[in-house]
Amino acid sequence: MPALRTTGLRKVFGDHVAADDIDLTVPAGSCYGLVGPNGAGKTTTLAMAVGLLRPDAGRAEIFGVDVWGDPVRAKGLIGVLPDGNAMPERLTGREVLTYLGLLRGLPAAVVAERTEELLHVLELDSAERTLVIEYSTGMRKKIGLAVALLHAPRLLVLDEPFEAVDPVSGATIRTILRRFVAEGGSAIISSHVMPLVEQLCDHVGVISGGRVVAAGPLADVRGAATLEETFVDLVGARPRATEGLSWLTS
Ligand SMILES: Nc1ncnc2c1ncn2[C@@H]1O[C@H](COP(=O)(O)OP(=O)(O)OP(=O)(O)O)[C@@H](O)[C@H]1O
Repeated sequence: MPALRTTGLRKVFGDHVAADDIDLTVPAGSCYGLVGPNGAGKTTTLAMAVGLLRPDAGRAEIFGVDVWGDPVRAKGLIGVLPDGNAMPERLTGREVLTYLGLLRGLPAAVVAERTEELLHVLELDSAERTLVIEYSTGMRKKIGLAVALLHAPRLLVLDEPFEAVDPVSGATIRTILRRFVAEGGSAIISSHVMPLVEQLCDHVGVISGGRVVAAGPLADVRGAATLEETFVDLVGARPRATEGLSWLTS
């Protein structure tokens, strides 16, 4: 049974089709990279897949559980790092983890122990008395990741987990993800950084203009090329830096 399967997911905003007939299968035990240009529909797809945004059509299943039919069971199986910030801002990082851990029904001693470890591993212990509202963008990502990990989910769904984090924290997050998958967890991450996806992921889905244009094992999708070359080919993009901007150097 796949960790995540979406069939025919669709979302329209006004007259703009943000996601159209999205079929994705994330095999259990895989690290799945979701890539696509800005505005391709990655965040919209992930938000529908985890029960944060109601689709206009289609369904999503997490380990066979219908996300919109049985949201409580489905959400118990996943840890989500959403795009943007969706957490209490007037609490410290430690308070956020404690509050959300208890809300998820974890015993207080377990919450305390995991909070301590997560703050330490993600190098947020020095900011433990700082309110989330004062966190930098990278620190917000890290506390968001800690929240996603706290209840030891079976599937991690991380929207741009490496965006704005410093290289040391990026390496820590990669190590956590590798270990999580090596020990039987499943993960789906969206990213713009192709070498990183190639390094971390064994499966990849490419979304462009709200549609899946390629998906499957990484080796099959990229063939003999790099993922970056395949990506540019698939999305029909070409670098525009040689056009215009003549005033910049005149
Ligand atoms: N709440 C919304 N209301 C209106 N349009 C939206 C909304 N959310 C997303 N869109 C539009 O839907 C399209 C897909 O957006 P989405 O955020 O899913 O793309 P993305 O692939 O995650 O992009 P990026 O890589 O830039 O984060 C974009 O054209 C975006 O402007």
